[in-house]
Amino acid sequence: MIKNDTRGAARGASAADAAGHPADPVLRIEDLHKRYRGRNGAVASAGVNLSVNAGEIVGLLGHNGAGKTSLVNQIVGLVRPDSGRVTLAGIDAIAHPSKARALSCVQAQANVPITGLTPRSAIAQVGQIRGLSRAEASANTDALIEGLDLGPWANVPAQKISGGIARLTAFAMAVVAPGALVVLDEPTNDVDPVRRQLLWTQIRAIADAGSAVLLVTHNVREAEHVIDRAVILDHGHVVREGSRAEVLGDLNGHLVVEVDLAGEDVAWPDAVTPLRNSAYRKVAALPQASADAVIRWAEDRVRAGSLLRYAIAPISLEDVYIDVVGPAADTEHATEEK
Ligand SMILES: Nc1ncnc2c1ncn2[C@@H]1O[C@H](COP(=O)(O)OP(=O)(O)OP(=O)(O)O)[C@@H](O)[C@H]1O
Repeated sequence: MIKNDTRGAARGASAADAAGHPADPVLRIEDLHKRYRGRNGAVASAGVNLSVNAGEIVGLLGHNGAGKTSLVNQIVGLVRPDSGRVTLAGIDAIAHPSKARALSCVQAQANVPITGLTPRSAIAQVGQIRGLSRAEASANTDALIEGLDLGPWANVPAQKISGGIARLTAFAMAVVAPGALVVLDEPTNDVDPVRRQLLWTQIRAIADAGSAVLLVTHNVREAEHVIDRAVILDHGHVVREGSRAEVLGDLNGHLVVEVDLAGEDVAWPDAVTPLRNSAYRKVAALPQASADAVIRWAEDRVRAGSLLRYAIAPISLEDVYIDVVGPAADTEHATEEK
């Protein structure tokens, strides 16, 4: 259990009032615009609106270059927006970036080098830098080391730790003294599947203890079971936002069928909603009630040799995400003139 953090002020600002009405979110972003300088400067934020409440995990999803890291950098004052508002626990974060940084903690996309330290000493030192006593920093460090199964690596010099352990150490350094806002930019990168589950548990615990968590990730299939809301960013625009069920919309509760073509294209049966096609693979959504019919359709075509294989799985936010932003999203639009 993480002790003595900086979330109290924000909890006061964010908790429901006496009448039970939800109070202000910890993080509110309003009509944020950012275009990088230069002749073909990329548009990183094109009127972004977003909020994260205390106790909530919001997943920020989007293709490479969609503007996720730029958004994080604007929240914590590392990049100055062209216009718009960022309010963090009631404070104007653009006018007061150092206050915003004090209220938030960020795991950046790139790990901070900790050469010369061990994971344990690096995590504990950050805890003390962020205002914990030595005993509190040590207790929180122990809890994170245990929770993330970092024990075998805790006292190993940083030069000798693996990429995944370095990533988990960076996570622990970011959350050892959680702020009102916790921003995690790709925390699961390089982390093995078993420790990824431990990591998701830790992230949920941080939100349950009162932080607002903004989670940037490409790992949609795992994240969707942890996040409370998803925000899909595409070329600086929020293109979908809501709970998992809201983002899935009409496809909530559907299954997904994926087929590999043996050669020529094969027409889908009536029951399915096509999602995406390539020369050799097609994916479609189907209502659960049509599963038997679609399996029979697929079995027949595997026997006839027109399909190599098929698979049916529950629908994921990733399926909708790919449908919304396109399978081959690139940054072409990001360089459009204002
Ligand atoms: N410092 C910078 N100067 C100029 N352009 C930049 C800068 N940082 C990012 N960009 C551009 O801004 C756009 C958004 O980039 P950003 O890094 O925010 O995307 P992202 O969604 O985090 O991508 P990824 O998933 O690959 O990390 C891209 O077109 C990128 O090339």
